Formats: sequence, structure tokens, C-alpha cells
Amino acid sequence: MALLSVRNLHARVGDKDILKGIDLEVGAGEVHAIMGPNGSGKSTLASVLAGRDSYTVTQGEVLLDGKSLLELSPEARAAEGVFLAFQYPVEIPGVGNLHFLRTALNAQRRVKGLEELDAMDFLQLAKEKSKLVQLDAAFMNRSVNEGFSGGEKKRNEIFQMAVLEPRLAVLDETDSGLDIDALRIVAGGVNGLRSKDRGMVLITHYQRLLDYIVPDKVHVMAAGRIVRSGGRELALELEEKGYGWLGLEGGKGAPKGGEVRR
Ligand SMILES: Nc1ncnc2c1ncn2[C@@H]1O[C@H](COP(=O)(O)OP(=O)(O)OP(=O)(O)O)[C@@H](O)[C@H]1O
Repeated sequence: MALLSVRNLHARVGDKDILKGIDLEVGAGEVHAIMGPNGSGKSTLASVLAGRDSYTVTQGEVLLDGKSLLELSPEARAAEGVFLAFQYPVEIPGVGNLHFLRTALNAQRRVKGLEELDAMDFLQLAKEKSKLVQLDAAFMNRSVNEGFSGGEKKRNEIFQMAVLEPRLAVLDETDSGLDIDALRIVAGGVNGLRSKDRGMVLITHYQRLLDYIVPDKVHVMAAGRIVRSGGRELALELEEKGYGWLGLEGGKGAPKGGEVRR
């Protein structure tokens, strides 16, 4: 059984259809990259998987280890092991980074019937995990993302992922805004979290990220559907040729004639 099965997923915001029949299977231990032109629906897919309530699912299903997610609240999905690293991480002034993360972790531990971690044990864990993305201790004591640079926010997302140890991690443009060194550090962090017990979906515009995080599969999304899937070489081909050769019209991502190729 796949870790994540997305079947014929349709979603809209207001009266606008955005996802128009997504099929995606991610196995345990696999990393899948999703690429595609601006506005093709990649972030929408990430939000729908995480349960953001501004999107309405009109058809299809999403299964995590065979269990349907769509009826669950975002919190319940997180407790099932879904983690979303935001494209634009949110600043939460007045809420300490460590406090926030301990609250999130303990909420998940409660659901699993595990004992909650006290402040000392959590600090120990956080220090350990922060090494993965070389996040300085000073960041842990600041308010969540407040005043963090773009790159620091992205590192903080991976730090959160390291602490929460999700079953499914969806990383939305985790590479955007990173300088070369930070890209290596973040990619190293993601690689350090690859595991046979975890699936990852990486949304990215740039093949360069995939030089560091080598995906098992690459998918191209256009106009709300996956129009091409392949191995790593597909990302290299896109880098070289752009999206035009896939028959997407005017860069807007609409597949000509509704054709879907694999
Ligand atoms: N809340 C919303 N209200 C109106 N339109 C929306 C909303 N959310 C998404 N859309 C529209 O849905 C389409 C898909 O957006 P989405 O952010 O999922 O694309 P994307 O592939 O992630 O784009 P990018 O590569 O630019 O980040 C866009 O046309 C966007 O304007």
C-alpha cells in the first residue's frame, strides 16, 4: 500500500476550479518532486493535503496509509503525521519558537498516547534537532519566525519537521530565497530526514534543489493536473527546455487538447 494515495482529486476556491483530477502515489521512503508553471496548482495541492479550509474538495480522495484524510481537521491530519512546510512561513509575534513547537509536539504525542515532554526534555531534543539545519540557539528563543530572514524561516521549517518527525512531509518551495550555503544546509537537513518510514513531496521551481535532494520521481503539474511523470531526468529536461516542449500553451500550463502523458 502506498504511504500517500491521491486519487482524482478536484478542489476549488470560491467558484474557481483549481485542482482538476490529481492522481499521485508516494511510497514509504520516497521523495517526489512536483514542478510546474506558476499558477498550476502546486501550492493548492499542498494546502489541500494539509487541510486548509479555504479550499473545497469537490471530488476524489486522499489516503494516508489507507486512511482517508479529507474528513479530518488540519490538527487531526498533523496528528496522523502530515507536515506542511509553508512557501511563506508565518510570523507569530509573542509566541516563542520553542514553546510553539513543544505545544505542537505534545499535542501529537497526546493523540498517540505518549507521555508529554517537559521543558527540559524538549530543550534537549530541540538542541539535537537544530544541529541538522545549523539553526543557532538564539532562534529557538525568539518569536516564531518574527524578524527571521527568508532563509532563516525556511531553515526553521525544516527544524520543525525534524522535531515533529512526520510520516508525510510536503515542502512547498523550501528552496526559494535561500543563498547557496543555506540551500546546501536545508537540503542536507531534508536528506537527513529521508527515511524508509517517511514520504516527502517537494514542490520546487528549480532543478538545482534536486541536485542536492535527489528525488525518486518528478511530476509536472499544469492547469490543475499532473501532465507528466518521470525520473530525475525529467527535471533536467525541464531545466534545459522549459515547459514549452510538453505542449503547455503560453506558459499558463494548460495541456493542449487535455492530453495527459506519463
Ligand atoms: N484563495 C484563493 N483565491 C483565489 N484564487 C486562488 C486562491 N488560491 C489559489 N488561487 C488561484 O489558483 C491558481 C493556482 O494557485 P497555486 O498557488 O496553487 O499555484 P502554484 O502552482 O503553487 O503557483 P506558483 O508556482 O506561482 O507558486 C492560481 O491561479 C491562483 O491565483
